[in-house]
Amino acid sequence: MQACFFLLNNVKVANIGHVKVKDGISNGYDYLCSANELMELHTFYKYQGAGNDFVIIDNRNGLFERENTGLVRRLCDRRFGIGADGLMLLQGAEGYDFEMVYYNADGNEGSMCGNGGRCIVAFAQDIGVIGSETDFLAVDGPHHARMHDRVGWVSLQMAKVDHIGRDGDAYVLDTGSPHYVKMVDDLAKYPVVAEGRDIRYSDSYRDKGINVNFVEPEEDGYFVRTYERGVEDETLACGTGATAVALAMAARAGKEGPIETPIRAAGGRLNIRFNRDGNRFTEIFLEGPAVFVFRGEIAW
Ligand SMILES: N[C@H](CCC[C@H](N)C(=O)O)C(=O)O
Repeated sequence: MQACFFLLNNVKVANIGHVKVKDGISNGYDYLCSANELMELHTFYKYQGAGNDFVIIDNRNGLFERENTGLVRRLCDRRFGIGADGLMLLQGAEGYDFEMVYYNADGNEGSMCGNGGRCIVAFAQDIGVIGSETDFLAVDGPHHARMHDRVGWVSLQMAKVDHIGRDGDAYVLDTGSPHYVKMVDDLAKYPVVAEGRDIRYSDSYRDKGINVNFVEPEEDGYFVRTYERGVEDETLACGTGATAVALAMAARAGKEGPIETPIRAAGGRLNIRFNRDGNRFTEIFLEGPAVFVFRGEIAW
């Protein structure tokens, strides 16, 4: 499937020289471009993992400026842009297959994103950067990942965790990103956005922010809904959040040794495997689908 980005619709390609374009429905985005510049279109790719969706750009040529957070925000906008929970750049990195640079939808360069990590691995394989296994670098350090024979299923090793804090009844831990984990009843009807926002903007977390996961046990694992910082809304799944829930629930149940925890998110199923030895959680793997949705062209 091909998608063509809005800029082409807003600019007369026949114009010579610079034209300033303001979109009609405007939220104030301006574009300054010329016919020549319009020839320079860059390919973007859209992927999703359990409904957590991302724009991915192959930036091994360095043409996308890492500091251009306004552009990231615009591309992630669901009305004025492509629409995504986050944007990733695939960059070259010495000693690794590639580097993953992750931004939240609000344009801030975020912490680790688990579903994003799985999606960029699928992308790297799709464009021929890696085979079925990889070692890549992310903001929280090196990660190993493997594509399974099962189509679009990626297993991603996460950073070790050696501390789970408490905030009242809730669990607070960092699985590459900071997470708050709270058990609730009747999660399907729970006001995730309102309650999640209250916690995220409470005195304890306002400055740095936190991702807020609400969890309810199910026959087979847990049902999880997450309010994500940086998106400032509920997303359909959160990989580091699902991981945080699995670790917190193991601590709560007093389980030790090798543990496997299925997690159901609104957008799909994830599986978390890890080893627990007291407060030490190692060999943590986040597993789930990572699927190509479409690609298109953008000008910047
Ligand atoms: N959706 C992501 C989490 C992004 C983290 C971000 N929202 C933050 O902590 O700022 C995931 O699958 O792990």
